[in-house]
Formats: sequence, structure tokens, C-alpha cells
Amino acid sequence: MNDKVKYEDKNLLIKTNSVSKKHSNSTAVDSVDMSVYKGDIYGLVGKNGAGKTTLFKILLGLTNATSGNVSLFGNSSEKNNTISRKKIGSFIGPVFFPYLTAKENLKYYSKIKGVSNSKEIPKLLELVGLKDVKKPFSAFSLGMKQRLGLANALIGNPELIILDEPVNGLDPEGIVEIRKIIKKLHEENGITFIISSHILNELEMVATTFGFLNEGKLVKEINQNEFKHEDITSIVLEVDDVTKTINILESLGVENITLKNEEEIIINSPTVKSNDLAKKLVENNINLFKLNPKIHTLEDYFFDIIGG
Ligand SMILES: Nc1ncnc2c1ncn2[C@@H]1O[C@H](COP(=O)(O)OP(=O)(O)OP(=O)(O)O)[C@@H](O)[C@H]1O
Repeated sequence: MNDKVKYEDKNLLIKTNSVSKKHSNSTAVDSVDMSVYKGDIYGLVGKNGAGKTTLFKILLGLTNATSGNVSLFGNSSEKNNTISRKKIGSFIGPVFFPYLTAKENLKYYSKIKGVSNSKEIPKLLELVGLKDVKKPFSAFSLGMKQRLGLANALIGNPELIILDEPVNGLDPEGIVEIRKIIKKLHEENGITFIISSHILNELEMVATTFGFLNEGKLVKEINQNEFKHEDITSIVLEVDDVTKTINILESLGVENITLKNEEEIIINSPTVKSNDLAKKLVENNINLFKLNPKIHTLEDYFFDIIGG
């Protein structure tokens, strides 16, 4: 075993090997090979019915895979996975007692998880902004319910947290609150996250790695750096001399040049780096008023990949 493999193994918190879940008439999860590393915020992207929740349930041991196997924290036996799951917190939909308060609900789940640290619950309630809320869960707004779900996932100080659609149905303010809490936990406590969402611009803001699930298949896994690298779709230039600029671009072998108006040029699918381009234009005494690389959004990328 070389050093790289050892390093990767140590940091590989979740690895699924050709995991599938078949129902009588359909396949919810289809031969998924997924890798989640320590420190990731892994964004699982997929349309409704893509298989996200089923995959999470398999990871959490809430349902069995029909075939394939799951390795958690470097172990793959079911016995070891049961132990490893104690290091995983999760939130898959609200599962709280409607007549209990936030504190009472968390106390109940602490007991179920065998956590006896009495100082933990007030801290968690403070973190998610529910410390002073005395009303029962049934009177909570959707945002409060989601935040309580996050607090519940944090009971027992997990190393990894799985969140299924944590911002679904929230207003923009609620979305920002959840994002801030996730980022704080990731940065300050080093917690690894797997988050599913179909709100792609939100996921794009937090995730460090993306997995694209389509009709049960994990069609691509890509980290944020690779994604950023792959995703410049065009460069918009605003210059004082478009004719001279086009000549320079052509001399550099740049293709797909479109003249938008008397000052603006668009380069589609550029093969040239924007800083090299800027340098070259300035060297040739072009006054560069704007150089704007247009970036693929996660949504564009997703639809490119799934062909939708
Ligand atoms: N118990 C079940 N019996 C039969 N089919 C099921 C069952 N559970 C899920 N499915 C099907 O498996 C597919 C994947 O469902 P799943 O809930 O995992 O998707 P999802 O990506 O989480 O979607 P959503 O975002 O809508 O929750 C869907 O077609 C669903 O109808």
C-alpha cells in the first residue's frame, strides 16, 4: 500500500461500493460508488425521486441495500458500521413530538442516543437560535423545525452529519441562517457534512464536493476546485478598439469570437486563460474596460450532465 492510498483511506469516511436498492417495480439507487472524505461538505444533487433519501437511509442503516456494500470510517462489516453510525448525526424530515418543546424533544432524543451530557442541549438550542423558545413543536415555523432538526443531528457530537433537504421550503432568511450554522460547524468544529438539495445555487455556496444523482445513478462526483476549473463558459471583453482586439485574439488562436457591439466582444468556450488574455491585451496597448469570465452555475452543470 503506498502513502497516498493510506492517506486517502484514513480520510475516507464513507465509501459505497456498487450499492443498489431495488423495489418491486423500480430501482431507487443503482450501483452507486460514492466517496465522502473527512472535511467535505458533500452536496448531493438530484431531482425529486433521484434516490437521495434512499441512499441516505442505506448509509444510516435505516434500510438495507439490495446489493453492494457500505464502508463507514474505514470499516465495511455490518457490525462495525453499526458502531460507526454512532459518529453520524442526521436529519431526514421532522420526526418530533408536536406537543413537546424544542428542549423536551432534544432531551428525548439524547436519551434514545444514550447521551447524558446535560450541558449539550442548551448549547445546541443556542446555536440554532431556539434557546428562548418555549412553545411546542406544533407551533413552530418551518425554519424553526429545520433548525431543531439540525440541533438534533448534532446530539452526541457527531463527526459527520447527513442532512436531507435542510432548506426545503424555507424563506431566504431561513436559508441564510441554516447556511451560516453549517459553515460555522464545518469551520470551527471540523464536522463533515453530506447535504442533499435541489436548491442548487444554495448548495453551490456551501458544498466543497458535489455528487450528481440521476435516476438512482451517481453520474458524477466533482470537487469545488475541479468544478470551478471546468466551468468558464465565456469571457466578455469591453475594449476601446474591437478590431485590433479581434486581431490579437485571432493571433493567439482564440476561436468562437462574437462581436456584441462597438465595444464588447464575447469569447465562448475560451481556450485561453483570462489573466493571460488581459496581459496580452495590455501589452498591445488596448484599453481594457471590462474582462468578465462568465461562470457556469451548478444548475447549468447539472443539466449538462444529466442531459436535461
Ligand atoms: N418503499 C418504496 N417502495 C417503492 N418505491 C420507493 C420506495 N421508496 C422510494 N421509492 C421510489 O424510489 C425512488 C427514489 O426515491 P427517494 O425518496 O430516495 O428520492 P429522492 O431523491 O429523495 O426524492 P425527493 O427529493 O422527492 O425526496 C422514487 O422513484 C420513489 O418513488
